[in-house]
Amino acid sequence: MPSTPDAELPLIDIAPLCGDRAPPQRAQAMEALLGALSTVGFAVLRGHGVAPEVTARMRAAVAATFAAPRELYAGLTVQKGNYRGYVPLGYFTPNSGVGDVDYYEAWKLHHETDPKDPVCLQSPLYGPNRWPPVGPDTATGRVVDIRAAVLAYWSEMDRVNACVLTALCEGLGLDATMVLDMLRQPLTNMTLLNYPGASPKDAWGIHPHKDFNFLTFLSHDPVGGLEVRRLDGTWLDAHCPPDALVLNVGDMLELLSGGRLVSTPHRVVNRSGRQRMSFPYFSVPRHDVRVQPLLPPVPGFVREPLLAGAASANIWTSNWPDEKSALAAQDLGDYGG
Ligand SMILES: O=C(O)CCC(=O)C(=O)O
Ligand SMILES: [Fe+2]
Repeated sequence: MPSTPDAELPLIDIAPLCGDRAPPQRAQAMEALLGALSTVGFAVLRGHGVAPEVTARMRAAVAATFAAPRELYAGLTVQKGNYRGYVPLGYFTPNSGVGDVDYYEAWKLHHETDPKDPVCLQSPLYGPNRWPPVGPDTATGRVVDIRAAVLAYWSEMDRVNACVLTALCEGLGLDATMVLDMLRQPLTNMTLLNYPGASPKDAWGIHPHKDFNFLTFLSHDPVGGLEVRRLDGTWLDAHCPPDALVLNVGDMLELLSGGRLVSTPHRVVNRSGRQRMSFPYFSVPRHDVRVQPLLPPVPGFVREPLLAGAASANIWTSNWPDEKSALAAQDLGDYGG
């Protein structure tokens, strides 16, 4: 039965879920995770084991990306059919044509794949990333290796994603090996995001939306601004300690779980007057995975199965304002304010 989310996002220590051993606290952590993700659809995770240096290097890489002169990014803007590269401020508008642009700029990255990998012949969504061509930091002269920092953080997110997904499968009585296999050669992606401090008053950083993936992991930005919709339609500040990760369920995992795990609308409003940077990681299955309920759907949950590749390809084109989305749930601007 749906319950009203708490005033704060549930804080869960996942250390017992990340080790090899099965300590007695494992069942407790698993229950807490399942409880949070089947009600509010969000949780704040401690004990994830990501070294602070890895996150710090990642933050520095994001900062370097958005400190660089934008002329460097000329010709590297994302294109329909190649959703990798720079997304200028205000680039996307709601598909309906109604509503203001989002007040963010971004660099979009996908699962880094060698062009010689046979999967590239199976689906055009695979290939190498375009990386921000950023030189030495002008103030310190130090070279920030953005690619290395991102890939190190990414592999840590892959690890945490696998731990959390395994625990959720155990809790739901699903075959974790089978579900993890869906993430071999995944369409997992990340966005490096910059919300300028001088945003127009009450402008969306990112308009209300649901994520369209399995799980999203987000390192917290101390300036705040992420808000989660409660069942009564009011919005809750996603408070998060600096060393923790915000976790939420996306539509694909909601579908796989037959509606037991909940994909919840969220939005960003940068009211801080300061620059806000974030870098969500979105786990998405391999292109040929058919996502469908693995359990009998909960009453009232009716959703068509989908193919991960086709659904992702739809995002790669439908975010452009002159396109319509083939999947209503992926339309930009669908979740009001
Ligand atoms: O920047 C954030 O805190 C959230 C971003 C987000 O919701 C998204 O990119 O889907
Ligand atoms: Fe999101």
